[in-house]
Amino acid sequence: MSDKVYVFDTTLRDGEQVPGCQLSTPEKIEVAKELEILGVDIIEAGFPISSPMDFNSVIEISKAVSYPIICALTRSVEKDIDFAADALKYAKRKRIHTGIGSSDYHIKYKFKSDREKILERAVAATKYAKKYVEDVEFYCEDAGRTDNEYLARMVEAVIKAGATVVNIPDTTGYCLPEEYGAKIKFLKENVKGIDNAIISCHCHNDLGLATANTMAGVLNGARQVEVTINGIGERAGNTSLEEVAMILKTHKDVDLHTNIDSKHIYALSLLVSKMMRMPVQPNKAIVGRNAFAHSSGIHQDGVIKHRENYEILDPEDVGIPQSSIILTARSGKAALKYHLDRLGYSLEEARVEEVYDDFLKMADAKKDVTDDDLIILIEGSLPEGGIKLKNVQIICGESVFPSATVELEVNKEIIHASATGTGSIDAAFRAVDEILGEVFDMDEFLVQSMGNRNDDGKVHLRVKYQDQHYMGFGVHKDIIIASVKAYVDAINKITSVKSKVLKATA
Ligand SMILES: CC(=O)SCCNC(=O)CCNC(=O)[C@H](O)C(C)(C)COP(=O)(O)OP(=O)(O)OC[C@H]1O[C@@H](n2cnc3c(N)ncnc32)[C@H](O)[C@@H]1OP(=O)(O)O
Ligand SMILES: CC(C)C(=O)C(=O)O
Repeated sequence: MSDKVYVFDTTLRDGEQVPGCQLSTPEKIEVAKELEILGVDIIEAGFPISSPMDFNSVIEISKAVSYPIICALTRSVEKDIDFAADALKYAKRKRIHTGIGSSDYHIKYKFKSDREKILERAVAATKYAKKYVEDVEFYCEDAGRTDNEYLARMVEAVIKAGATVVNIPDTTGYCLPEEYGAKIKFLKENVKGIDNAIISCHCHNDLGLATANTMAGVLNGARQVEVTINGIGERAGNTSLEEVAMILKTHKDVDLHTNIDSKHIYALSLLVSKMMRMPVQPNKAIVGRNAFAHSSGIHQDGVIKHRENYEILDPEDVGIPQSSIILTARSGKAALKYHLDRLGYSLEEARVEEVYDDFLKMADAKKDVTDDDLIILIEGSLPEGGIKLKNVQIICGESVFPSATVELEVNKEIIHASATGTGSIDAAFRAVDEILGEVFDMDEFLVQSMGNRNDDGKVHLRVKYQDQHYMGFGVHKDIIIASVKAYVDAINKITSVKSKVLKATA
């Protein structure tokens, strides 16, 4: 039977240390409940001594979830451990995670101490935590830069003192995968009693090697991975949960498994990104906007013929409905035909050739080609029903209700409506909904500056309509106008597709 790799999620502790990512207790509870549904084995819920709110969050998360072990972090300091034990009092399954720096950098410059004294503190902290809980994890901070002989002594000593899990963090993200894997192998082969504990990998991404190092650890005998959603965490971040989970799921040759129900990955990635105000880079593995988007002709042709020509993962396995074929000047006729078919146009080969030439000129000029653009290419203009943004007026400020008046041209008729909202953008979207008599469900919204403060703002959003996703883009010096343009762009795609499909099936 394949071995289980325990997933220890530290989004709410290491992830939450990132500036701007702090969450309120109710927000942490919401994430914790979703982590439970995802199937993580351990949730590191906080560092209870650090602040009253962190202490309280560990208490409330302990009450809110049942299956995962709730873990609280401490230094090798008795008071920290007292606080952690107190915060864990309601947890159905609990763990204290204590530890100390083991590298000579930390011993000499952080603690101004020596190796023997630090070893004594490590053992004392483990024994002290053991008075409160059976399950004690010990971290050897900066193990990545710790001499292996000394690390092995520390690991052996804390296991003897009762540690059930030994964490070997590459705190500074320094190790190469071979080096980190060899470190875990060294501990497996040289520590007496190592089989009485689980070895855990906690790798940082300073050199972009966090996932590779974690996998090297696992392949050399570690059975717990410390990860975060979207790889968020101190500095360049931690190992990302979705990457390790999907590596283990995809590589059938590696006889290991996790308890992760991968279909929930994408929804949780969106939730964490939104709540922690940390946009996911578009090319991020598994959950980035482009992770399943194909934009060059040879790849698009290959995917259209057989998805697995260019995809090693099925997007549905991570909760993404489908991969996408993006039309650009690098697209070929296969991609163009694919979209024309989808829009209900079945054209003769000669006509496709003709449209393709015009398409390329348009793609060179516009960079990406939308459904509306294709319809214009075929029909010369947008069908009746196209919506144009004519005007937006906003009232906002400290002590006023954010409100917006929007004017749209719908079926050649000018219509305007006003609405209030939680902010100016929400108010403007509501005014659009008011005019169109329909509320569109938006599940992604990203505002980016194209440069400095007087450059254009770019908005990318995604609207869900009848189980299909429609992207909207808008660019303007004013981000509110850019947002409304993007919203109208997405709605126009919905209405274009709707009218084309109706025409095709009539
Ligand atoms: C690797 C990790 O630990 S990742 C977790 C990092 N997370 C955090 O630091 C967030 C929570 N931290 C905090 O809220 C605060 O730093 C506290 C409450 C822990 C400590 O606050 P303060 O008492 O004001 O100490 P301060 O933050 O200035 O300095 C840290 C102290 O802890 C000591 N320390 C650091 N790590 C450890 C450890 N693992 N075990 C024992 N002592 C430690 C440092 O040597 C320093 O003590 P010193 O001033 O006597 O040398
Ligand atoms: C507390 C430990 C596990 C840590 O976060 C690190 O070493 O990076």
